[in-house]
Amino acid sequence: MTTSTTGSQLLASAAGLDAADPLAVLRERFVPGDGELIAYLDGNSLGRPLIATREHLFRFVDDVWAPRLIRGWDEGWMDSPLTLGDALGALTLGAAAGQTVVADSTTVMLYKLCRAAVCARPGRRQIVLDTENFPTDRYVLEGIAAETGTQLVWIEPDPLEGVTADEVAAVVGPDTALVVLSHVAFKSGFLADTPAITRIAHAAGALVLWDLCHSAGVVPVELDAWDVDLAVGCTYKYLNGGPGAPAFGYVASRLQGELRQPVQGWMGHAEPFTMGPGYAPATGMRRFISGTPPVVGMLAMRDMLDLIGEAGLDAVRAKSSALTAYVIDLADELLTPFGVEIATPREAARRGGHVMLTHPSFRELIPALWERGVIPDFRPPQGMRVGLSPLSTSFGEVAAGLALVARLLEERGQGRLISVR
Ligand SMILES: Cc1ncc(COP(=O)(O)O)c(C=O)c1O
Ligand SMILES: Nc1ccccc1C(=O)C[C@H](N)C(=O)O
Repeated sequence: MTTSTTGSQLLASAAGLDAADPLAVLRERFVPGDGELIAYLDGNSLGRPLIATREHLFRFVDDVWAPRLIRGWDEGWMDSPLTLGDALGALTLGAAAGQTVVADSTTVMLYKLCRAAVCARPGRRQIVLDTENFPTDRYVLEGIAAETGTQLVWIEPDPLEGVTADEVAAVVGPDTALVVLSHVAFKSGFLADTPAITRIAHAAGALVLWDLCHSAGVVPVELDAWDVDLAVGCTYKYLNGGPGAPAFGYVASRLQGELRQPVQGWMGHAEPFTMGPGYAPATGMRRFISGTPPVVGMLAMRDMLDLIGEAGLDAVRAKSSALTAYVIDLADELLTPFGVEIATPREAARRGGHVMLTHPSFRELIPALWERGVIPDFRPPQGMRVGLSPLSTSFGEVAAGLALVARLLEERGQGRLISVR
């Protein structure tokens, strides 16, 4: 099979799309990949580092850590979970100050906030969740259910889509303590109707927690306007915090006083340095901190927040939608003839920043792509997830990446071995 005329035209259109892209110039702010990298299609798992971050990390050692030593804690480090949380909240989450904190991993923050929420709704014995959510969300809630004697109520959404408002309305009721869902589904990329689902959960008297891992920094979020109770997310994807960068947590101001999180460490105490006999939670978001802030882990995301601020989140979303549309168009032309299916909503307003393609051979094909410098990721059972980071991904990269997928599928179809370079 050879590439159709339309397929060739689509591939060739990448240069024009890049030339017309108002954000293209910002790609120069990122540290280039090694010479072998052709297409990085996994920024929704780990974002690429900024040149500013290289300098920032280096300067931190010489200008801050070495000279200031322990005095640094009084000179901003102690407050960094809250100051960075406020910046992140204002720029990407639609959250007014005093409701966002940067700490822990997503898993730990999720545990703390969900456990606090379930305990804040005594007498309600159910947690609503869905079978397509990220494993850590499902596992953490299994644990909380066992600890608290709560029952899990599973929604089974269409895996090509995601959880709908009707599906939530059908299961919430007077026994629901908490609803936990992802804003953007980690596999299908489906974008949930967060305001409608939040209203439905509230009408039943339940609290809602939104996992924003796949939306923070790429899909505009309005936590305050949508009346969201709780949210968590990671910062190493579109926020480029770097491998293992800490998570963020959001708790609406109106709930902070009534929630009591379970990991009662000294850093969430009202007076940590009094070192007194018993735990007394701090007021405000500080009570959701447990231990020492990961100061070094918070440096890189500040650079990315600056860049998102410079670009504007709406422009980031616009390019993200154009990139995902381009992937879908290319897949239609180049990959569906080989039996590849598109497992992401086709309407841009109903998807986030990545596209899921499925094919029985992707498990074996993706290592061969990686060896040739094209890096998407594999998600079982047969998904190739194409992640697009609007500030660092070009249309040309996408074209080169998907052209190689088509070529390897063709070679496979001809019974030729997928040879390693
Ligand atoms: C939706 C979602 N939740 C949670 C996580 C992960 O949590 P953690 O940062 O604790 O590994 C991820 C990705 O790793 C994710 O995609
Ligand atoms: N943190 C990681 C560490 C290692 C490998 C992948 C991840 C991811 O983030 C995966 C991502 N959350 C996903 O949606 O699949």
